[in-house]
Amino acid sequence: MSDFEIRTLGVDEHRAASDLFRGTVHFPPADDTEWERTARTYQPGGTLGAFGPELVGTAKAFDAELTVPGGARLPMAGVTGVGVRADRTRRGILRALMTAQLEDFAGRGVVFANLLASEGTIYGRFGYGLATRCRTYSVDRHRARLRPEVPAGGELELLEIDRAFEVCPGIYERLRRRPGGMTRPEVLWRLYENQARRGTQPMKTVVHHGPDGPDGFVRYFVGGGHDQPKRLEVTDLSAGSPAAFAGLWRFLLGVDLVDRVVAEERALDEPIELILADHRHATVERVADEHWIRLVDVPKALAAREYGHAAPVVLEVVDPLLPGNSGAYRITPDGAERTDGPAALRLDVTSLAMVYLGTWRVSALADAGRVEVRDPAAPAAADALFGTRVASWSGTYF
Ligand SMILES: CC(=O)SCCNC(=O)CCNC(=O)[C@H](O)C(C)(C)COP(=O)(O)OP(=O)(O)OC[C@H]1O[C@@H](n2cnc3c(N)ncnc32)[C@H](O)[C@@H]1OP(=O)(O)O
Repeated sequence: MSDFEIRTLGVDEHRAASDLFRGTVHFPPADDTEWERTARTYQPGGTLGAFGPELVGTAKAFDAELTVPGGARLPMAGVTGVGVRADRTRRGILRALMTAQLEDFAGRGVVFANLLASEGTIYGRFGYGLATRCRTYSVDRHRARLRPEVPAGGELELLEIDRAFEVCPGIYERLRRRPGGMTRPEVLWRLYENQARRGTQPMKTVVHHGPDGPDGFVRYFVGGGHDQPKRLEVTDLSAGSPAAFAGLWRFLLGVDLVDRVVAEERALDEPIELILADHRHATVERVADEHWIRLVDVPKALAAREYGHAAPVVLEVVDPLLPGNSGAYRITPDGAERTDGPAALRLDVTSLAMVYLGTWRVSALADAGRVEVRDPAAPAAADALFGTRVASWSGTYF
């Protein structure tokens, strides 16, 4: 029997959960000013606590929608603020929190759970798979030039912080998203506002106006000391068209007293090199994990996305934590459904999450021993079925 109890926290307990979580990631508790803003990043009823008997562990969640290949948007829960007090780790508290959270999601029709992981080895055991990746690149502002055929882009408008957080949520909501993209509920905009107001460097926002109104924005700040190179750090850039993307980059490359423009955690195939006269003026600083996803409702998730053209493949999915998901699914260019037929491939729900948005190829997972192959023709067919036209990417930090 465990010596702790898991329950949903009341709003009046959120500050204790925040202090606890901050302690686990080596941050001090929020002061009153910081807490006033942080409180708004908690969705009421969305945070679990583990008590033993006092609060010793917590996990936070908020509701949003995830875009899947083909454009359908399905209910997802964003999971964050997970921590267990250092003197109570490795006794199953995280497992109990994750299990309770997934049961709650499943019970109220959430199809996906998403998170950004602090370490690469924690969440696979709970069915989360690394589903999108990103790259941080920087551009030498003094040398980079846009190619002459790159669209000029529209009018640009520099906004101060209050106005930025009034207008950006509406613009973001209207833009088409890649697979892996998600809606940003109020709690996330409050998180970004909190980060912007807390920062020592002023956060700037520039909106791009296209032919039909605002269709993109970039949020950034400029860092670097007196004797150091000045880096303009792009923390959020959303563009609804190639012209908006080019227009925003034309602006960024024109900001005075900046040496490098650094774009954090962008889609792997974002075409920065293609709009520059010399692609070598853009340098990849790192490629990293972005979102881990958990298919909470496998039948709904598989049925919701579009597939490429290839021979049908039957997958056998194994999900020990949510066993209702286990079973065989026939994937065809027209959709996916449960079947009694024999499976050509067998994989766990974690590996399914890795291939669901097309980020990893089924055949690569098979080569690595993570997918069991019963029909040698199946991996190539599954690659074509699950592949996506553009790289899946969220672009939303939490
Ligand atoms: C989405 C986010 O919020 S990411 C932020 C996550 N939080 C942090 O990194 C803060 C610092 N770390 C912690 O608070 C804790 O160590 C946690 C939350 C990572 C783990 O909590 P614990 O209560 O110790 O985990 P628990 O005892 O339930 O372990 C469950 C399993 O995960 C494994 N595990 C737990 N932590 C880790 C870790 N850091 N690395 C690798 N494996 C781990 C355990 O060994 C156990 O394995 P098993 O299933 O084979 O038995």
